[in-house]
Amino acid sequence: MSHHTRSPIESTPIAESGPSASVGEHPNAITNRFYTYERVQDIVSFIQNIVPTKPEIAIICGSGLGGLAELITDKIVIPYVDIPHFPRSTVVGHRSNLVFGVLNGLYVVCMQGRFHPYEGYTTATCAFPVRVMRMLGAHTLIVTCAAGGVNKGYSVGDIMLIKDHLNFPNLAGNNPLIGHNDERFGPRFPPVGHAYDRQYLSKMKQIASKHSVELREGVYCGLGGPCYETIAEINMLRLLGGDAVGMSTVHEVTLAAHCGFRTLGLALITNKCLWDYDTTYEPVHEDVIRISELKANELQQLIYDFIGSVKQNPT
Ligand SMILES: O=P(O)(O)O[C@@H]1C[C@H](O)[C@@H](CO)O1
Ligand SMILES: Nc1nc2[nH]cnc2c(=O)[nH]1
Repeated sequence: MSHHTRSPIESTPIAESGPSASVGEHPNAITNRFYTYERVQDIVSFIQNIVPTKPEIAIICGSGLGGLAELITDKIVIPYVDIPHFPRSTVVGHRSNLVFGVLNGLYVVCMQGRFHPYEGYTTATCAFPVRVMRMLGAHTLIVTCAAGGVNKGYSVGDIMLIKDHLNFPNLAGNNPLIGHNDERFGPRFPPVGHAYDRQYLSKMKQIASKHSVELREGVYCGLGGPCYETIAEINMLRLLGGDAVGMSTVHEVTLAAHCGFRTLGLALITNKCLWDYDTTYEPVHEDVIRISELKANELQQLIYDFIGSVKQNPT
């Protein structure tokens, strides 16, 4: 008879609450057991004690794009650090405030700084504020991000309307909805084929043409980061139909679709991607921030007008 020596994993005791809390549980399932409906509701009540108004529009600011919050009037700023169980953004170009107030006639809530999986957060943690903003009453989500241009026709400084996405972490089994599903948030098997609202896409195209801004419209590829892509990876993304690449957005939009948000996504092309082995250029975060700040006014004007047009014609 052979002697079986138990490996460290075999020797780890199963958590007292049973095998579902054991070492085998998916990190997103653990996150989702923490951010229960009741806990999200507590966070919402905490915020409502500070902010008397109900936001209609939720905004998530991408890298270097937090200046949008400066346009908000009658502002109430709540630092993430003051909100129970809220993560903090650790990335240059992202502040850590939830900003409430009025933007072009509508009450808004704006995330001035987001969370990324490469910071060490699960995709479920990165996206959970979307539920908070929905439960606060917002029906429309405007998500912005900085991205590399995969499409060879794109130039640095272009603004791309996100018409669809490739969610690579999801394709690899990392979806923020993994774990127990509370139907009060949304259905177990949510469709995401129309995650980016078609009417909002046309609304934004009309606004852009009034300002003579030539918008791109394309597919955003969400990757885990923090590395920028290899040449082979960029060529693969292009082959798969990707137009821009980034490290955020897709898990947020997944939760937004799940809880019934109408979403508009805007990606600012902050850098070219590596296309061939003779290129010496490499993307750097400082350039991403610089281009975002340079183009912020244009993007802000579009968002400002979009909100005005939602006010005039909510459908
Ligand atoms: O938060 P976003 O997606 O705008 O930021 C992008 C992705 C990384 O955080 C960073 C890389 O430069 O920019
Ligand atoms: N993954 C990725 N994220 C970005 N964010 C801004 N630019 C880029 C890029 O080129 N690649």
